[in-house]
Amino acid sequence: MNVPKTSAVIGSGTMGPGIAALLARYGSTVRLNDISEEALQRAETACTTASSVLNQLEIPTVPGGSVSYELDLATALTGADLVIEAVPEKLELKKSVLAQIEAAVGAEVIIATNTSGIPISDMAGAMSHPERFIGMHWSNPPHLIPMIEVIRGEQTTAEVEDALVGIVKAFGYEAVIEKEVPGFIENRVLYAIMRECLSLVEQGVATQEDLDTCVKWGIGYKLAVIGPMRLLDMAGLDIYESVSSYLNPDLSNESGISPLVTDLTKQNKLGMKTEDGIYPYGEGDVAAKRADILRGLVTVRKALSEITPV
Ligand SMILES: NC(=O)C1=CN([C@@H]2O[C@H](COP(=O)(O)OP(=O)(O)OC[C@H]3O[C@@H](n4cnc5c(N)ncnc54)[C@H](O)[C@@H]3O)[C@@H](O)[C@H]2O)C=CC1
Ligand SMILES: Cc1ncc(C(=O)O)c(C(=O)O)c1O
Repeated sequence: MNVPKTSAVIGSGTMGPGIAALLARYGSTVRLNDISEEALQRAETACTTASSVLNQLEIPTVPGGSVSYELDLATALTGADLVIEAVPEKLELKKSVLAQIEAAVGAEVIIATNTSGIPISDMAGAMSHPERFIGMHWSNPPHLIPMIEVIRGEQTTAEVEDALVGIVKAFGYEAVIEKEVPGFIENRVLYAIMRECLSLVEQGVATQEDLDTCVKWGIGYKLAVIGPMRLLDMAGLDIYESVSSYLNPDLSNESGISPLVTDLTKQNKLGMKTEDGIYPYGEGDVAAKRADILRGLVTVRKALSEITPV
C-alpha cells in the first residue's frame, strides 16, 4: 500500500499541520481543513516548521506532494482516499464531524480518527459505514514521533486495518495494532506516569523541575532504548516481584483529575498555549522551549534510528 494520492485532515490545531506535512512529504495531495480561518493561517506556519524538521531528519521528498488550506469541508474532502479527523477530543463533536464527512465521501473511503483514546466503537455508532472507520492515533509532534497506534472498532474490517497499516508503513512509521481499550496503549501508560508524577509534586516529594530531571534520565532515556517489557527481563522478574509487593499498594490510585491541574485550568493556566501552567513562561520562553524540544527530539530520533531503525 502506498501513501494516499489525496488525503484530507479535518482539524488544523496542534496535530493537524504535522500530520499534513508528513503525508505531503511522502507525495500526498493533502487538504487541511478547519472551521477557524485563524487556525488555518497558523497551520501554514506550522506546516513550514514541520517541513523544516523533516529536512533535518533527512526525510526525502516524494514528488507531487502538497498541502492546501480549506475552510470549506466539502472542498477539503473532494477526491480524498483517506480522511483523518483531528478535531477536539469531544465525543459529540467528533460524531457530528464524522457524519458531515460521511455525507461527502464514498463508502470505500477510509476515515481515521486521531482520538487520544475514545473507544472507536463509541464514535462509530451513528456512522452509515462503520466498517471503514478506524483509530489512527498519532503522538505529538506527529511528524517526529514515528509510531502510530491502529485500533479497529467492533465493525471495522480487517481489510481496512491492513490498508491503514500499509499506509503507515509506507511513510516509514511503526504501526502498533491494538485491541480497543480507552486510551489505547500509549495514553494508558503515559497517563499512569503523569498521575504518579502529579501526585509526587502535589505531595511536595519533588519540584516539577527535579521530577522532570529524574524521569527524563532515569526512565525516559532507558525506556527509549530498552522498552518496559524488556526492562523487566533486564532487572529480573524477582526484583520486580519484591519491589511491587510493597510499592504497588502505595502508588497513586487517584481516579479523578489531579487537584494541581484543576487548580491551574480554573485560572486558565493551560501551559504553553497560555504562557503559564505547570511552569511559568516569560517573554519568548515558549518559543525558545519549543525550539529546544524540537532540537532534542530530532537529535534523539536520529540516534535511536541508528540502533532501532524505525
Ligand atoms: N495535542 C496532543 O498532544 C494530541 C492530541 N491528539 C488528539 O487529536 C485530536 C486533535 O487534538 P489537537 O490537535 O490537540 O486539538 P486542537 O484543539 O489543538 O485543534 C483542533 C482543531 O480543530 C478545529 N475544529 C473544531 N471543530 C471543527 C470542525 N467542526 N471542523 C473542523 N475543524 C474543527 C479547531 O478550530 C482546532 O483548530 C484530539 O482528538 C486529540 O485528543 C492526539 C495525539 C496528541
Ligand atoms: C498530555 C498528552 N495527552 C495526550 C497525548 C496523546 O498522545 O494523545 C499526548 C501526546 O504526547 O501525544 C500527551 O502528551
